[in-house]
Order: sequence, then structure tokens, then C-alpha cells
Amino acid sequence: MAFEKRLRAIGAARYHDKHPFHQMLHGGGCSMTQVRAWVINRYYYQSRIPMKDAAFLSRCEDPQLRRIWRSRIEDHDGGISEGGGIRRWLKLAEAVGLDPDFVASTHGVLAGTRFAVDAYVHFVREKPLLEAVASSLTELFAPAIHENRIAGLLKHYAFADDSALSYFRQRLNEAPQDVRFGLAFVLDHADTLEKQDAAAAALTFKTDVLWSQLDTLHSAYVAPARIPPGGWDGREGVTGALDENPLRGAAE
Ligand SMILES: O=C(O)c1cc(C(=O)O)c2c(n1)C(=O)C(=O)c1cc(C(=O)O)[nH]c1-2
Repeated sequence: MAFEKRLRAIGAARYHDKHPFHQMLHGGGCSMTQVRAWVINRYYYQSRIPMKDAAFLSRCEDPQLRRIWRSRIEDHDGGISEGGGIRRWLKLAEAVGLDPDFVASTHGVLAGTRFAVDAYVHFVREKPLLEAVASSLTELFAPAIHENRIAGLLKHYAFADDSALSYFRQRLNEAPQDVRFGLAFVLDHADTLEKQDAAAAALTFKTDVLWSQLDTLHSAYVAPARIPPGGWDGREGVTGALDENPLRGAAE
């Protein structure tokens, strides 16, 4: 159907799998400092996803919709003993030689990362539910990037193993059901051209949120690297071997 094609075309043109930082990361072109910078900044996204889903739930009057949506929070937070996606992300942090407590503190997260991610949380808190659901539909395109990431990291980086990458494997199980529901909801509720335009704009906005996170990372940590005030310096929280020349000169 035409509207679904329109949504998929937004991903095909704008999803962050095309960003040069991801191409470097998945192709083995990142230094450990760059991998760590990505892990530190992306943690902020992970940490805010359940908060944006809680914001969504707080506005949802339909118990059936709340019942379905709340599994997203469970996926990321999990139970006390086993944890969820956030804990799996911190396993990745450990595997790349970072202190997980440092990563969880969000110290050193770039201002641009915070601005982009916070904009997503605010969007979901404030916009009509249809647009809030539509903004989650970038996940239509996420399984392919997770597959590529697993393969690319395993091929190119010594730290990568099943435990380090468990976050992405688990998302391959979780995302398809989220997105099946989200897409059906949007196709069903966007029953006027005006609502379709609004849903498409919400998805476009979300691709901007993702792209902007990688732009700010690239600007800070890829030569000619320019770490902004408050950005991680390449050393703090590192428990593994430092790169020989971790962005030296970049911050000075
Ligand atoms: O690795 C990625 O490229 C990627 C992208 C996205 C996305 O498209 O927003 C999500 C995730 N991962 C992810 O792991 C995740 O849990 C997630 C939740 C959401 C959302 O908008 O609710 N997006 C994403």
C-alpha cells in the first residue's frame, strides 16, 4: 500500500546505516577510542528509550495499548536479577575496555547527543500518539543494521564475542514484534492525508535524531577531531589498553 511504501522510502533515504561513522564502525575502520566514544554516547540513547516509552504510557488512555507498549520498558530495564538491554549495553562497555559505572554516569556524553536524544523524549511526550508511535518506526530498519553490526564487529574487532554483542542479538528477537505492532497502528490510525503527512514527518524527525547523534560523534572523534567542552577525552573511564595516540592533539 502506498502509505507504507512512503514510510519505507523515508528509511531507505535517511536511516543512519548510511552514515559514514557507521560505515567506519562496521567496516573495521574505527580506533578503540572511536568505538568507546560510540559506546559512551549511544548509552545515553539506550538510557532514554525506556523514559520515552514511560512518557508514552503516561499519556495512553487505552489499557490494551498500555499493555502492549509496556513490554518495551521491560525489554530495556528487565528484572532486578537479570536486567535487560541497558545491562547488556554495559556488558558491551566492559568488553571494549570501559568502566561500566563511568558509562552509566553519562559523564562525557556530547552535548549534541543529549540534545538529539532529549528532543526524541520531548517529541514523544508532547505529540499526538499517532506521531509518537510513528517516530518509533525507524525500528523497521534496525534489524538489518543490527545484523550488519554483529557481522562487522565480529570480523574486525578483537573485543567482539557473543557476550559483548548480546545486546544486538537480543534486539533481533525483540524489535520485530514492536515494529509489527507499531506499523499496524500507524497504518490503521493515519486515515487521512493530513495524518499520513504528520506520521511521515514524525518518522523523518526520528531519522534526524539518529543521524545527528552520529554527526556529533564524527565531528568530535574523527580527524580532524574536535572534542567540544564536556566531551569524553579518550582516557577517562578506560580500563583496557589506551590507543597509542588516543586523539592526541584533537582536544588540545
Ligand atoms: O542500533 C541501532 O541502529 C538502533 C536503532 C534504533 C532506532 O532505529 O531507533 C533503535 C535501536 N537500535 C535499539 O536497539 C532500540 O532498542 C530502539 C528502540 C527504539 C525506539 O525508537 O523506541 N529505537 C531503537
